[in-house]
Amino acid sequence: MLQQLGHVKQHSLRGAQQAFPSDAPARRRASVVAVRASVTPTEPAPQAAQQQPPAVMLDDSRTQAFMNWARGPASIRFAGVKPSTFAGIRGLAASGDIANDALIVEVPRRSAVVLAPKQRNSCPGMVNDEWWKAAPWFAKMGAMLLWHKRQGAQSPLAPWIAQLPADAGVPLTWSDKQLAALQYPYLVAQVKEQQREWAALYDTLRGSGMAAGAPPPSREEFWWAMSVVRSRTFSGPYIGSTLSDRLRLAGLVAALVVGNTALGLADPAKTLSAAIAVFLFNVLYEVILSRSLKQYAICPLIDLFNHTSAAQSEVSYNYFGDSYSVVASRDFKKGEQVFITYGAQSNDSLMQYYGFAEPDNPQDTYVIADMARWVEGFRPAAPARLQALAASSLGAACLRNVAVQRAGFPAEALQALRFLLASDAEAAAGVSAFSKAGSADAEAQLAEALACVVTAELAAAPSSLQEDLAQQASGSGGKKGGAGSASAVEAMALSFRIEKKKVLSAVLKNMGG
Ligand SMILES: C[S@@+](CC[C@H](N)C(=O)[O-])C[C@H]1O[C@@H](n2cnc3c(N)ncnc32)[C@H](O)[C@@H]1O
Repeated sequence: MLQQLGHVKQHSLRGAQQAFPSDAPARRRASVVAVRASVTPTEPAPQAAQQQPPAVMLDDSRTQAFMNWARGPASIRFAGVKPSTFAGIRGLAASGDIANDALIVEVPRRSAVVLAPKQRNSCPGMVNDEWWKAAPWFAKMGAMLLWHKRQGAQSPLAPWIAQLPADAGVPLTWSDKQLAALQYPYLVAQVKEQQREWAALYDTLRGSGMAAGAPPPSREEFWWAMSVVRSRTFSGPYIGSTLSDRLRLAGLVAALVVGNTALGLADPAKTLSAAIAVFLFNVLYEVILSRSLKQYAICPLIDLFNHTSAAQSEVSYNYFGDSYSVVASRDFKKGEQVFITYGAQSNDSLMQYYGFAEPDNPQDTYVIADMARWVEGFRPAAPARLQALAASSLGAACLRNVAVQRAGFPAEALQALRFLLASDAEAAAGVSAFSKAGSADAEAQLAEALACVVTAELAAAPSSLQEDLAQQASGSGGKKGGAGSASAVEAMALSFRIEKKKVLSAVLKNMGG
């Protein structure tokens, strides 16, 4: 039976990628301006239910065992959804009509894999304390996952572990040739960096991080665990104590007041004021702490929801129930796939950490790794001006990793380009004088330069958008095999580069090109 959550305070959790700006430097630049004043929205409305692929219910023995465990020992409350596949991708389908605001899934914290700030080594039989202290959050959670896996049937999470995907299908494990098919230097560089970082994490674990007597996992196992973590974890504010912890604290404080008063040790009024002050301080301290500290959670069953940026539902921590939940943000018809949002994510981060690209993703960007390279082509005097830019407060970095959205370029890149394109007399005013739109002529010149950059970036790709679309339509871009299979990788790279080229084409269109 579906239940309403009422007015309980919820703390939203986002796809864990959101928590780490360093994972997505492109998205840090919030201010993006359109090149021309009037920009027509290009985003389509959310997919209508009838356009979605039909749900095929999953009733294999692993899924059944998992659902029995969820209903039974894990005490996961759910109604109205069932694991299904949609065009081969597993997700959750509405098993009946679901009303807006209905509680769809609620997972008690004890049935989730949770990492709190400063959490002590949760798998001392697997890794030692030194490694645990130094490891990043996803490596710790990966170690916890492997520890549960090693427990086999003894793990309280065994039925959940057994149905996790064998391959996360992310580019981390792709060959150079497969990465090159993305036709996108920025993401290739990000993945290479991730490979180096994860290789180092594994070497440290193997070299000195294992608990005494524990055999190290293989590199494949460790990378699998961390990939599973990064594609299924949500992060959000950390609430230090649960409701029952706070009630216990209130009980203790009350007992001290009563004891003090009964023994005549202090003035009852003063004791009561002091007790209230202690209690309030404790609660306030935690509220303040919760703003700066993060918790990470993988919640069985909730981790079967797929993402769409059109969805409003997200994972929330329910303080009063000490649980994680998802509530419907609209009505769903029976058989429809119920999506949630993993947060505002570009296809770069969806591809790197989740292994897919969302078609027409409104959050998508195209990161031009080195814009100065193109500028030199149409501004022969650029080298001297580039040096002046590098010495300014904007710095040369504003032309590196420039995240272009469909609506246009970031304000800093526009400012830098106005400065680079200006006459020597105008440029003498310094970079700061170019933060706002200039004369109509200057802006027309800027628009032309931007169009040149975008066109050059498109032309540098080995195939055009039209060729890619034709390849996709003909089905020669790889058929859907299992995640990680050569054909699935090829299809994924093709769909990704199509989306990237669509972003650049939309930029050109919005500039009137
Ligand atoms: C939290 S899990 C969701 C459940 C997952 N599909 C499964 O079978 O376990 C996240 C993974 O689901 C897949 N996924 C999520 N949303 C998707 C989407 N819109 N299109 C394709 N795959 C998606 C990706 O493989 C991603 O790494």
